[in-house]
Amino acid sequence: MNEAVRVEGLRKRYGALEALRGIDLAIGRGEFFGLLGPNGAGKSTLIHVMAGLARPTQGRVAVLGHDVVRDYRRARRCLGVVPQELVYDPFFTVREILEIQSGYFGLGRANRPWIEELIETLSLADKADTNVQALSGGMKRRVLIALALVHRPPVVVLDEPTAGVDVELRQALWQFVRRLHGDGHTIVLTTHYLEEAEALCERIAILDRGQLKALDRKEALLARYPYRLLCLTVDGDPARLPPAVAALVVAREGSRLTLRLNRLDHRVGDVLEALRAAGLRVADLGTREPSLEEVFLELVGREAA
Ligand SMILES: Nc1ncnc2c1ncn2[C@@H]1O[C@H](COP(=O)(O)OP(=O)(O)OP(=O)(O)O)[C@@H](O)[C@H]1O
Repeated sequence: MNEAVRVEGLRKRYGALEALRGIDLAIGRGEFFGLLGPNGAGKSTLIHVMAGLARPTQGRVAVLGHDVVRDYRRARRCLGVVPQELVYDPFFTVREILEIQSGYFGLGRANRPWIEELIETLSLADKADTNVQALSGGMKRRVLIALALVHRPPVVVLDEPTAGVDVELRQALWQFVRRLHGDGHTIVLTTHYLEEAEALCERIAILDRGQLKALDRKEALLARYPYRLLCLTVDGDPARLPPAVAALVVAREGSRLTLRLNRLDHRVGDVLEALRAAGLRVADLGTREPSLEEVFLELVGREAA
């Protein structure tokens, strides 16, 4: 059994609202999997169902073969979920909270070295005996990660772990997550930072309004977008842009234009020729490949949040 997570025909309804409308997907063991989608797409709902925090209306989810409803305890033990916010009793210290969580999973003294290792690796040593209440936002974020990992789960789910986190902490978190992945953990990541998903994930699912819009390897997803971008700086009155060129413009900043060229239909040479014929001189020029964000917007068809 090489699947870390299997989702079959999953539907989740909240009253009249169907947050998940029939999701089927499988995440392989050891994969770094990205879950993307605009606000309200259903990402958190899917994670909540995986973690046993929400019950499926229909369909099933299994973690390492354990059904998250029928075999809740075993499924939950295989999963470490880093939530968006810390729910904690503010009167406990960092170390105490980790020990309580460890006890919740039935792990006793033998787990203490691992707790200390987590404290060390996540640079929480200075704060280990501080009440959680007194920690900065970034430190609380580290505690959330330590909590999710306290029982050494093989599957780690990170729900927007870097939202509102400064660059330094974000780098440290990614270094740590990469290490976990390198150690053989399956990583499932939801993020609004598409460049983050692009840098880290091997396969990416794009959810929109409760449905799976795409699920593919990152490279395949990028290759699906049949465009490349041409960035130009033109000398002369941009109002004189020939209509055929103006139709390709997707962004304009003074005399800097970004054009979207279809790989099959548009040639850079033709664009330059049309500009020259209209009396416009090109002062600077560059092309670039699309980013995951562009693919995402194309697939979802509206502004990503
Ligand atoms: N407990 C709940 N009760 C009622 N509706 C809910 C509940 N949880 C989520 N929803 C609704 O389900 C839909 C999907 O929400 P969900 O939080 O899963 O989206 P998301 O993709 O995680 O969004 P975001 O990127 O904003 O976190 C939304 O319309 C949301 O309002």
